[in-house]
Amino acid sequence: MSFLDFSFLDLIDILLVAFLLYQLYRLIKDTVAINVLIGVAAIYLVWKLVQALQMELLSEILGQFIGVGVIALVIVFQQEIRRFLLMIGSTNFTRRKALLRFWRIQGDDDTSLIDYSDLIKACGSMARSKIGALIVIEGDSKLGFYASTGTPIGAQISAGLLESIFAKNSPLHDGAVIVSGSKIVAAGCILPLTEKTNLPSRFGLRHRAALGISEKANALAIVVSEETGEISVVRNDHFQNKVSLDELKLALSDD
Ligand SMILES: Nc1ncnc2c1ncn2[C@@H]1O[C@H](COP(=O)(O)OP(=O)(O)OP(=O)(O)O)[C@@H](O)[C@H]1O
Repeated sequence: MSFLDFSFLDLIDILLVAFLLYQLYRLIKDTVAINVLIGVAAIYLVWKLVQALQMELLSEILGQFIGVGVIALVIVFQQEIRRFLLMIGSTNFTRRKALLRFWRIQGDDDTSLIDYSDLIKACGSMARSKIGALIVIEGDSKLGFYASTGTPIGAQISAGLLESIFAKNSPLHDGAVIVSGSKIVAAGCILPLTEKTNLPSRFGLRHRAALGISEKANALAIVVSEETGEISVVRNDHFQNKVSLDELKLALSDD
């Protein structure tokens, strides 16, 4: 095929590959996986170079390595592939919801109709008294697995209940509360920790768990810091720090 055969479809092909590569880079840029990817790319380039230089032995060895490399990559990048597929599956989540809301064909679990005022009130009160808390609001990916690591609650959201769960001497204060719709599903849940290496040092396990769940599932995590009393909201892998109660309300209504 000559250069002149370059068609509109080829352009789309290139743009799609560029987009997918960019999304892949965004997913792994702050994790150790980026170093693995650089390593793999380096081996691939060396292989192509030794092939061009007709260095038979080295080219054969690297060729064999690259041959099984795909399987090795799937194993090494298991987490990232999962996140990538999750992201593709839910990229249009917010827009889809807005559309459904517009046409009013959403079911009972329309989070825009849920009254989160008690949850916001509890966050405000815990922030003022510097009580650490981690609350995860379920999005369109179910959090049943993570809820099963804690103690089932199954009660309507109430400020008093949330505050007593996170009270320092409560047996359930360690771990996360998982909320689905207008219900507190479970407390004391163990969440996956992010593997990101570039987080500020003041972010300990609570913040790492909030980021971890937002990487693995379409969920919104709210952190009240025990150290500073600050509220953070984490969604789609992104931290919003020092959130006011009004901003929290806005984040919850977007969800
Ligand atoms: N994997 C996890 N899943 C859910 N909660 C966790 C997890 N690991 C730790 N936590 C919670 O985080 C608490 C420890 O928080 P840590 O002080 O390390 O966090 P932090 O991010 O510095 O927050 P703070 O600003 O509140 O101190 C634990 O008591 C526990 O409740």
